[in-house]
Amino acid sequence: LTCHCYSTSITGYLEWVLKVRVNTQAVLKRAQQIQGGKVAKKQWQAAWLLKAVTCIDLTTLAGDDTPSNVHRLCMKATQPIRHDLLKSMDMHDKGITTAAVCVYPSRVADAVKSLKAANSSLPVASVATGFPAGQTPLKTRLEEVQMAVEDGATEIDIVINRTLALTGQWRALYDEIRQFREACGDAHMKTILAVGELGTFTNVYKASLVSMMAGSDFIKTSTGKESVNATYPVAIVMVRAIRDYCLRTGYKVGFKPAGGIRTAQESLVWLTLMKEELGDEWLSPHLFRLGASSLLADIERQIYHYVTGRYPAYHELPMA
Ligand SMILES: O=C[C@H](O)COP(=O)(O)O
Repeated sequence: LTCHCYSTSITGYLEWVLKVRVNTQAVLKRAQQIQGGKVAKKQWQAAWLLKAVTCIDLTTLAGDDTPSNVHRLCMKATQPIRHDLLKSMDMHDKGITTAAVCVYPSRVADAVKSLKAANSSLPVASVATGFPAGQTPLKTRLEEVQMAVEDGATEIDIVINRTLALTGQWRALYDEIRQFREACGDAHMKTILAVGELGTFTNVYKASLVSMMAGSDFIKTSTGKESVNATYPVAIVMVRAIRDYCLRTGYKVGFKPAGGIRTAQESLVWLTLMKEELGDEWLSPHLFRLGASSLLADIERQIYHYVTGRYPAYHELPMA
């Protein structure tokens, strides 16, 4: 058995992965440096915030989602920043959109319909595989992926089986993710580790490598539904795994922090982390996404302030 992008025996590589131990103190120290360090200088911040916008998977994952709030989300994704603000920044003709919209499988058809009606080619991403817990039968999880793809999702955010990770069944986890990979077909697969439930940084590192070996296009921190979601220390572990995997295989895997990312300032820290840890290539939507339901509102607010010198009243950014 070989993994799709790494032409050596998966067993040998897996054995190496299982021996890895993460140095917790070193990870925490690096995360502190990133969090407390410098982000883009003031005069560049608005441009960086626009860059962050283009990397957002604009998300709604709520029990009360309806065709109309999904439609609203899609319209916001196609025009995330008010036209006059972009014009003031000379960015109105740059076609700025978010990277994708992200919804539950049952809402994919609604999102595809809304985007088609708006003449937009923005990708629709869907969470699947028993999101967020992943505790449904494998057959059901696979069918869910297929259904979302059939309805028009071109990106699938799967959740890993935490039971397999926590009981050290890494080979079984690999096999399961391979099946999701096949079910995705041509759709991009982002693999959610649910890091808040993995217990240790070593488990996060192992789960990252197993997910990449099984063919993930992205690894993603969290569902947004765990009590601990995207943190900088965990991100350091994951991006180092991406770097290690790239050095060994030449294959570039993307990174998606998600869950609890709400402020423009945080988005600047995430961009800085990517730039410093993986380089400029990981600053674009094909290798970096921010999974967030409410981040865009704060970014738009900060851009409004940059352009006008004051913060907007609520009604001035009506769709935020
Ligand atoms: O994948 C995206 C997350 O579910 C979004 O989480 P959030 O609602 O905390 O931004």
